[in-house]
Amino acid sequence: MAEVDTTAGPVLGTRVPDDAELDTLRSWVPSQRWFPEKGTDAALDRVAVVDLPDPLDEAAVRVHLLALPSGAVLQVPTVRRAATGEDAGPAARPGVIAPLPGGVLVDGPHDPAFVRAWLAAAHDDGAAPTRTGVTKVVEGEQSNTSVLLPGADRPAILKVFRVVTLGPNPDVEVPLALARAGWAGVPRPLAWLPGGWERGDGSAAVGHLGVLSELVQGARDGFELACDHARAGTSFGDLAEDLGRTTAQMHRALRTAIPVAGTGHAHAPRNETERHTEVRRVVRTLRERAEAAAARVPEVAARAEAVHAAYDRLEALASVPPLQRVHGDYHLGQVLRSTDGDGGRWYVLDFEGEPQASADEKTRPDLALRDLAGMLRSLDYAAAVGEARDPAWLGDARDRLIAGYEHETGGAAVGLEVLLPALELDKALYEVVYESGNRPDWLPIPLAGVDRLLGHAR
Ligand SMILES: Nc1ncnc2c1ncn2[C@@H]1O[C@H](COP(=O)(O)OP(=O)(O)O)[C@@H](O)[C@H]1O
Ligand SMILES: O=P(O)(O)O[C@H]1O[C@H](CO)[C@@H](O[C@H]2O[C@H](CO)[C@@H](O)[C@H](O)[C@H]2O)[C@H](O)[C@H]1O
Repeated sequence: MAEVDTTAGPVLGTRVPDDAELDTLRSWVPSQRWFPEKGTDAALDRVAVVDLPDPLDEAAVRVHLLALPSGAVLQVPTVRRAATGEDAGPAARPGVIAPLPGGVLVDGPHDPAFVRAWLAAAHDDGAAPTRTGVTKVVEGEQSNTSVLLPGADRPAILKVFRVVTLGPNPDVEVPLALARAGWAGVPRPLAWLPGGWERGDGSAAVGHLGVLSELVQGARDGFELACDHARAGTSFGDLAEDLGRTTAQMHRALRTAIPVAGTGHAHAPRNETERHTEVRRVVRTLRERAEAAAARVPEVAARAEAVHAAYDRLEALASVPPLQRVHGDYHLGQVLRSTDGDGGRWYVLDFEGEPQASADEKTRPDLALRDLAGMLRSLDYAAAVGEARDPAWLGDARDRLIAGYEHETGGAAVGLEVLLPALELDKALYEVVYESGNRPDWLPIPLAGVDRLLGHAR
């Protein structure tokens, strides 16, 4: 995909005997927001430690790679530094994991020594900053940990992947490919850090540890922005329409930047048998995902029959649009609205796909309309969380999103009537599973969406 191999030249980890630092991390890691297997009694096995030299030689910077029983590899950067007066009181420096004799152990992203050591070790496109300036960890609900570098000579944000994906991470490769293809709707990756280690069976593993991207100045999170409009009762229509256009542009840029193997002429007519096979494959995937959701959540199981009945309508489709590379976990929290300098526009983030999806699912060609369906669901969340009083708020935002998408595709978007509601239902079922595991208080939001979509489908 990328013109250069971004996993080449990794920083190498070595096996290190268990020590007191590992004991400390074993009790600290499971309580962190980004810990992916909450509620489990996780036995963490350290597979490697990468030492990152601090250019100022002020502190010891290490990256611990810790394997979970599931095989997932977690990244925990730490900084050991001598204690200063700042570390003495109870309001110690942010991110302190534990005191050490004569010093402190700090969660790497909270310490400038980690950021400068990371930058010194990373590979870049010739546009990376050389000075970090003041650094600050992004607060809030994140699966990863991001650090702002607003005062760097090129303002940037560093995303530290907490779960290290084996092989190239789509969140490095996809934005890089899109930016190199000339699409300006994605913050440009400026530098990336591949890491390598040896598995238990002696084979070599490699994965990206993080990516530094251009900072979108004065950006607002799309979900917060939409909730604010819902709460105030002000129309989100113009912004939704622009988001629909941006979404169609993203799909066009993905087709150019990451063509799907074997479909170089994806828009060429396929014969009838091939078209039927594709339709059946799409419907089978939807049914399998619904079954998996029903097996995990009783509220989905109770609706399984109605869900399958809704999917029955798809069996009669003559064709589905060609599959292509998609975003995969597209929602309002994955888009930023800039307010400074460029007149206000949308930027798309986070091309990692759904957190629970397998590596194969994350990169598999899919229906572009799946992303549009994700954004429709997200408008529903914004209306619910922002407590929009007028039901027309949501209807307007939905219509304008679709109108912007259709307009940008020149009317070439196929499947809006039958396929799009089915994909929205699929996403709402995914959300029911997601909320039941992460935010049970929010479960009524996607459940109401499922019921509405089932009502429409009957
Ligand atoms: N290029 C950027 N410019 C400005 N802010 C950003 C940028 N990338 C991410 N952010 C901020 O960091 C937050 C987390 O980023 P995201 O990629 O969604 O991380 P995660 O994978 O942990 O959810 C976003 O909600 C946004 O507020
Ligand atoms: O951003 P992530 O890749 O971690 O995505 C996961 O978490 C999201 C929540 O943070 C979740 O999104 C759901 O809630 C959003 C509001 O918080 C809403 O805008 C989305 O439409 C809804 O799906 C996402 O599904 C999950 O994969």
